[in-house]
Amino acid sequence: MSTSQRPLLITGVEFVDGSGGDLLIIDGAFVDPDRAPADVERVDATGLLALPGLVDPHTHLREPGREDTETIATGTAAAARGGFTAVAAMANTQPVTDTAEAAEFVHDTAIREGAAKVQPVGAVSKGLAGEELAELGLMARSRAGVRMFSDDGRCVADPLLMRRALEYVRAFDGVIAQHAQDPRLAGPGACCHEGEISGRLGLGGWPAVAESVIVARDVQLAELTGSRLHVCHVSTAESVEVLRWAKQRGIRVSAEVTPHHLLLTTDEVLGYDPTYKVNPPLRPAEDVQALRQALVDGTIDAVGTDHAPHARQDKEHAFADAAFGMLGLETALGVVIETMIDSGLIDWFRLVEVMSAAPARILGLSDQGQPLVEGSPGNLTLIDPGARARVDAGDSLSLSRNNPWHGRDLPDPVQLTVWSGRITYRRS
Ligand SMILES: NC(=O)N[C@@H](CC(=O)O)C(=O)O
Repeated sequence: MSTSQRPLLITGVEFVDGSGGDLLIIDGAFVDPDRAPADVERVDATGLLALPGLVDPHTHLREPGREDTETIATGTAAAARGGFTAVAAMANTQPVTDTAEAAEFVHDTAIREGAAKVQPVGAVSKGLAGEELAELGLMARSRAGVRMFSDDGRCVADPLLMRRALEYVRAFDGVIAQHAQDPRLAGPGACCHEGEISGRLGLGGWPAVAESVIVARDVQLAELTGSRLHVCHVSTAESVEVLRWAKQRGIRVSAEVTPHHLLLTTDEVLGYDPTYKVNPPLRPAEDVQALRQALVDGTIDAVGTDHAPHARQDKEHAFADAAFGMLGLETALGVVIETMIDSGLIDWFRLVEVMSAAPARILGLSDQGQPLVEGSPGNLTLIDPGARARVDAGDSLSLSRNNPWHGRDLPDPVQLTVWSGRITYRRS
């Protein structure tokens, strides 16, 4: 990524602590704004709030393999529009990102074409088959510097394989990110939260226990091995209780929640609209409340978008046959403002923690999630917290249109995003 762009002076900024001032970025880092050279690009940020660049620990960029649904270029452009300066790219690509060469392909492509930093996530098992460990060490030592490993989309269901993966990554402080879905309790036909609605609609039930039994198993394996476990897309109150217990015991576990699980419930499925088919499924209101509270009290550390682009032909099927997944990068901040800030549940300091600092720490990204101070890398997003818009799925930088927020009025805050001193998104 070139840092030869012009110095960038952003004036009239407001910071989350209520103070104001200017920001100057030279050669990709914040420097004393009084040292602005004559040849500087100016941005007037009067009335705007500056946040550190957001970091997404859970994105599907689909390259290589399904470039018809998203590419590294389009996915990171959507990320930048959402205020993100870094994303973790999940391994369920085609071919699977389960070798050093595959991880380096993603890494190198992102450097050439990305509008945000892309941290490749390596597969835990070869081909996501859940049988044999992938080349974890070679991926870690590659120039992609993989630290997070996940079979997301699939659960690492074999407890011994999960134990071995945790033991293996301990040597380099890696982290195993689990897609917690017991394949026997929530098998291939499971596509709707198991309860009154799945019964009424005749859809395969995906019981909460199928997630929490895996979380309960894996936090004990994390304690046994002393390794870091990250729980992807927590969706149930039961999993929150297990996580609370594990954190009280000092187990090295982190967890993320998606924007859609913070706002949408199983009721969205009543119309059989496959846009709302997602893994794990949307849950009842009681789970939504438990997830919000967990994000408040630190039981859940971070927001992960689980941005999952799909082609029209893969979504336009009967609910039971449609692909799982929703877009999330461009709307994530708006949904978190709607559910957590405007409701008074968290303040801006906590939002910065859960959408920037904590994801960066979990991923081991020292050049992301940093405060907006001299010496920090020049990663920020400027937002208008009061701006709102009606979401239009057709107005998106993603190649895909499976947007669960289409037609809804939501905060639409992002005005400018800067990654290492380079403007990667500017609202026109
Ligand atoms: N979260 C989703 O609903 N979909 C994800 C993977 C997954 O099934 O978890 C995808 O890659 O499409």
